[in-house]
Amino acid sequence: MEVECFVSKTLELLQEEREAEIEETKLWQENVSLKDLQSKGVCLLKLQIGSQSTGLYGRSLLLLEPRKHMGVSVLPSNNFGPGDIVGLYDLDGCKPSSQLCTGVVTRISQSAVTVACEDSPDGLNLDTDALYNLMKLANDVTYKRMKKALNTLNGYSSGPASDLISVLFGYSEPGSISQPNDLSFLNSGLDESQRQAVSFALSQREVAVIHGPPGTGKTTTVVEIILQVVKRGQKVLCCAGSNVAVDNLVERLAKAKAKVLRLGHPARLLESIQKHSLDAVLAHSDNTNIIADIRKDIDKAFMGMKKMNDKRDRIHLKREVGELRKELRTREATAIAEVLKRADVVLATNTGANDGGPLKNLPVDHFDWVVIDECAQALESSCWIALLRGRKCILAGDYKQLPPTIKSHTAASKGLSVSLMERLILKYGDSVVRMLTVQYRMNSNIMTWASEQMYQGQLVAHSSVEKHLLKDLPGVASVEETSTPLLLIDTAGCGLSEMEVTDDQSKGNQGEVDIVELHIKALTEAGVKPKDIAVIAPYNLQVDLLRQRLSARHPDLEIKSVDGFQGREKEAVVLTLVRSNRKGEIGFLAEDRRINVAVTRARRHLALVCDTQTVQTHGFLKTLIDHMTQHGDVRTAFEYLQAGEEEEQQAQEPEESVTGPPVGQPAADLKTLHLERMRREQKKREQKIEQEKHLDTIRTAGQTQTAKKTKTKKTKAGACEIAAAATADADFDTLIDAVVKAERVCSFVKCKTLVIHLGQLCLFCNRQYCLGHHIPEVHGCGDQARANARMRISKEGVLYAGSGHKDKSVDPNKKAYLHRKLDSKLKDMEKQRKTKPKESDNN
Ligand SMILES: Nc1ncnc2c1ncn2[C@@H]1O[C@H](COP(=O)(O)OP(=O)(O)OP(=O)(O)O)[C@@H](O)[C@H]1O
Ligand SMILES: [Zn+2]
Ligand SMILES: [Zn+2]
Repeated sequence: MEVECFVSKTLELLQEEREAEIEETKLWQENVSLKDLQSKGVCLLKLQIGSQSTGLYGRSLLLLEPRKHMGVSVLPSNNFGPGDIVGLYDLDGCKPSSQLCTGVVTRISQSAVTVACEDSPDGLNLDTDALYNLMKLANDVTYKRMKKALNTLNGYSSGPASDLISVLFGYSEPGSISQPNDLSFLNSGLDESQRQAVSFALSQREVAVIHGPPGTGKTTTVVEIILQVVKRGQKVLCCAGSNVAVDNLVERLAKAKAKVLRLGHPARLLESIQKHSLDAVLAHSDNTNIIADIRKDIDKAFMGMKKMNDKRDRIHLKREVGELRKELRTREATAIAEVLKRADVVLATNTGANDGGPLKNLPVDHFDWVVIDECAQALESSCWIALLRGRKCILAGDYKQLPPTIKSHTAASKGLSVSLMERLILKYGDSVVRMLTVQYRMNSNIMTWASEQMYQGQLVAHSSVEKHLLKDLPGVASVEETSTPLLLIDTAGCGLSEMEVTDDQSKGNQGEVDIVELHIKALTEAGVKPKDIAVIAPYNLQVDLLRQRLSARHPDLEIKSVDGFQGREKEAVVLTLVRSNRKGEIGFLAEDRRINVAVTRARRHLALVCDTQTVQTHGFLKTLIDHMTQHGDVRTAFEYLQAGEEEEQQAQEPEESVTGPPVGQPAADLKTLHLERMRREQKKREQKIEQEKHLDTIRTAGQTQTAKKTKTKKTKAGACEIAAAATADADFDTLIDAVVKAERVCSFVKCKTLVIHLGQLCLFCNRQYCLGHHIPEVHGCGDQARANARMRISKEGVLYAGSGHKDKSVDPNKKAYLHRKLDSKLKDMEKQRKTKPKESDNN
């Protein structure tokens, strides 16, 4: 009953999803001009037929190129990829009526696209001089394969997968088999959680789920499991949803000397693993020469047929081609079966494991294990294509990351998006799952939030990454931005509202784009390479806006939606949440897993640009804001906008004015006013603090710990450290230090401003200051700041020497000028100070 229910419900939902997809394509076809379709990347117009040949399985391969005589021989940028289903149309357009045939893209380069025609091309009379349009079609093949698998599942009576099906649908409980205790691991570097996952997987009778949170070495673990299985002489079918994930596994398994075979169009595979592809291996098999000869004969007959005028001759040749094709197919089948049987591990995408492809040449019970990686990102139906071939299965993935993309909202809400992994965990709980808990990616400050919110606080950062920061990377200078793992740039109250657009799916925020730009500038100026930075936005419109702004200057900077980064990592992640409105509407930011994925891509640095007022209305996002506020640096976007304006003004000044006297500038005036106000306020506070301190000293007198101990402490001081510091008397600075660290107030003498929300860390003394005191010159780090500025100037001088076009904003002269100006403006302030804070011994 369970199976029948599942199958009928899923078939229905798949149909709904398929219709949603077709609807979208139809809308495009009817309402969007061909030119627009081409600029969307889903259409290639006016192509010529470069050549026609016979590929594997006797399919006709068409090579299509841009018109040569126009002098253009490069295809426009497009979204075509190997495996895409496409339609070939005559020049009337891309309407169903003008469709000539459908096919699969097998190869795409800058200058040509190759299509393997699905329909028999014999009847096609393609003209080598004519022009054709090519259009991507909603992928029917995947649906057909999933439907077929579901129907097979429904009618499954006996076969290798009987026990597995029974367990996965709850007819029987999962079992285990005893394993020798002396399991010897092939990879001696596995951590304890990985070892446990491996032994667990080997001892499960039908099913084991490996839950691998971000960066925990899921692939490392899966590879060890497969190698152990192979060592026991068993055969494995290994699948994943994406070609990239499959290739990754092929690479790792091949490195470990496993006999692997990769199914799929070779064009789709990474260069380095093409040698493991079925086609490459076949090319070296004994049958190759005969097969090649037959193919040549077919091509020859085919060419001849075109030139022939006599109808009878044509019919005769056509029959001959048919015979040759049949011969070719049987030869190929034998060769393929041989090659497949020799492999220990056969790898394919989930849908590539269908039994219409090469696997049809194997007996149904050939495989012992089916391993599915990235299982939480796949439709359960697509998993069943491979699962029907196994006795046991291992499912690896992370169901706390994004589920499969589904176009139909109703289908998703009715359960199509629930992955097999998730379903099993709901059914059997932890008894079928082992979670990997040591993560090798994130600085622990980045990790802790995800761990607590998504993984029951079970993640541990490996010592190799626990404390790593951007400044530890070679060539990266130690500045504020590269020394903090978490930076929250809060746009609340800064008037950076999201754009008013009617479309709910696309949201943009120019203000946040500005901030991101400034932060990217700071990071790259400090030496962080653009290729090590990810800019992530949840909305496509924002992604476009960011690309327009940043891609020309930083071609290596990856700017993508959250979904585009799943499975990846970067040293630094800059995340803009976009939403900023009075109503506190956050739309699909409310998908917790999306935020989890975005945050956990970061290795050393996460910068979050958002309007905390808007996004905090969502409980989950609030936990992130709270975490970053508590464990990271917080700035207000106001600082950036002001600084940006100033720099712009500096840049606009004529070169000569560098030496001239500073003329009155609004921004500078603002700053002076601001500082003056801070000074007045400080006076009031000074009196108040003086009293409090007096009280404090009386209260804590009599304690015995020495102050020195506290002085060298790096961690946040608690109440007793304040006490300890106080008793030892004299050391006024130590006392201030302790108070400051405990209460998170500004470190400037006698300033009591809270810095939890608007603090700035001084890089030179490593203390947190309020906005009135964060400038090094104000609180006593002036000398060091000047030295650092000189260092940066000389560095940038080298960097930009002779390059022809200087980036105005980093002009060293102007930087120096700004510093000089600050120096003079702040001289008074410096005199004001009574005690100079102790300079920290670190850094
Ligand atoms: N036991 C280990 N000791 C040291 N490093 C490890 C260990 N396991 C995994 N790693 C490292 O962690 C990183 C991620 O590992 P791996 O490639 O296996 O995971 P993945 O499956 O690709 O990623 P994820 O864990 O995010 O799913 C790699 O750099 C790998 O070298
Ligand atoms: Zn300082
Ligand atoms: Zn202050």
